[in-house]
Amino acid sequence: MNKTQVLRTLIVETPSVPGNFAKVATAIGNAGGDIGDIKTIKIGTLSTVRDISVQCENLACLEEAVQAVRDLGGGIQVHAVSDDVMKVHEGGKIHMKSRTDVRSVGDLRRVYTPGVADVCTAIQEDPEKARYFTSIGNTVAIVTDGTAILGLGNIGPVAGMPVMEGKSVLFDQFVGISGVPVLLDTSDVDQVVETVKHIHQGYGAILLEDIGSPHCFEIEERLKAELPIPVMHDDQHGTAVVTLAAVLSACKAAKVDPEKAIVGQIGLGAAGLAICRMLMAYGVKDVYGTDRDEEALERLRSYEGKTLGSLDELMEKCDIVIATTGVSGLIKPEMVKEGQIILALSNPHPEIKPEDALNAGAAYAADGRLINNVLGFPGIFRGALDAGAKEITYSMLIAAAEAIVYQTKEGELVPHALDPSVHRAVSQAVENAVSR
Ligand SMILES: NC(=O)C1=CN([C@@H]2O[C@H](COP(=O)(O)OP(=O)(O)OC[C@H]3O[C@@H](n4cnc5c(N)ncnc54)[C@H](O)[C@@H]3O)[C@@H](O)[C@H]2O)C=CC1
Ligand SMILES: CC(=O)C(=O)O
Ligand SMILES: [Mg+2]
Repeated sequence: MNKTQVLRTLIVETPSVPGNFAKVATAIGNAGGDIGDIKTIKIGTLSTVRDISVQCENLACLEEAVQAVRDLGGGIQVHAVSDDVMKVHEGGKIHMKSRTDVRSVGDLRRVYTPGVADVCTAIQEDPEKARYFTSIGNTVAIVTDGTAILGLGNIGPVAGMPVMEGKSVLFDQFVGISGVPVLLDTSDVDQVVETVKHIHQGYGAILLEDIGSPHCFEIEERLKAELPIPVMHDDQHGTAVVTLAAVLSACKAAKVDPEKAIVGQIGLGAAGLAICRMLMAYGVKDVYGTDRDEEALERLRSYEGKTLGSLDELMEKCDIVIATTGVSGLIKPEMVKEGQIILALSNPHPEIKPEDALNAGAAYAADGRLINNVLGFPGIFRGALDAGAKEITYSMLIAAAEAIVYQTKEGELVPHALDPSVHRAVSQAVENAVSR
């Protein structure tokens, strides 16, 4: 989140009279606050207390929203304003826990010495046994050099750690994988490749995260070629899978044959280039890309992709527009064409807010909160690990995208990431694609 955007929880007490909460919501909305989760903490005969999560553009807007609620009077009170985002990060979001209790001497001898030595010997004799007798097969290294943390840029791996911990939380809660952040203090391709090669034995797979372009391309290609376990750069392929799914659902809703859709990609870095390649591999014939960097354009052309010289030209030509530039507000409402589909995927701030794109005439619009690689990477890695796959292939990725489309309700672009059936469906589709 950049410094100009704030997310807070207001603890609000209202007299238990119907309509009071509506007054609070209206006051917050009129001040420019966007309400998220609402949790009822206490319902009494006299009053009700709720935690109301509110997102504002800046602190001044938040203060205005709080004051607007206070000004309602009639017994409505704001008890506190808490910063839940910072609070949830105190002490970090992850913790390695044991899966077995040590309560007796017998436990101690089984879990540790001398018993453990028998397992070591068994693995020494047959290294394949490590898959069954250690956590390696269920553990994924989340590797970053901190050079493209969300759209925040090169802020370094330590500042990027909260993102890596976030991925680890999602791995654990959605598909039961242990995700271990690995922070690299080098971006040199040879050093990154060598380092990951030297540590890979402790992991069942490698997820590369927020490694900037263009060095991310060579790092991934070399690691894929040189390691016997699955390697995937999530910003490239996880994002491409979810975007393909959203494009397919959008085409279904608009009754357009995906192969005939005219799709434009703004930003041809890690995410953008992979999105173009994935759409082209799926059979979409008219995929156009644009970027401010000539080398990025050349890279797309090297994959037989078509490029356009400017953002205006792309906005004018394309029915479906996808943006992954990291530049907040890059797409102006006046550039949006009637009926266009706009996927502005940059985090933490999109190139255009969905509501602004819709007001400007877009038929569908979504941002990176909804169209997010969280819909893909947990199930992709679960499926790959369960199948004992040695790599993640295009057919596994396309199977994942099709599973996401299948899970999408009519009229929506993608399912919700909190729906557990999505991750189950993706992992099964990926596992089946390995065994096909
Ligand atoms: N919603 C999602 O699941 C995901 C969203 N993203 C978001 O996409 C953004 C980019 O991420 P990456 O591809 O990893 O970064 P990157 O740094 O590899 O790529 C960004 C590309 O955008 C281009 N660019 C920047 N400003 C531009 C402009 N004004 N006009 C045209 N091109 C411009 C750059 O030259 C570069 O090629 C980030 O904000 C990130 O949060 C990335 C991955 C997943
Ligand atoms: C979601 C994600 O991976 C990104 O914004 O970089
Ligand atoms: Mg990322």
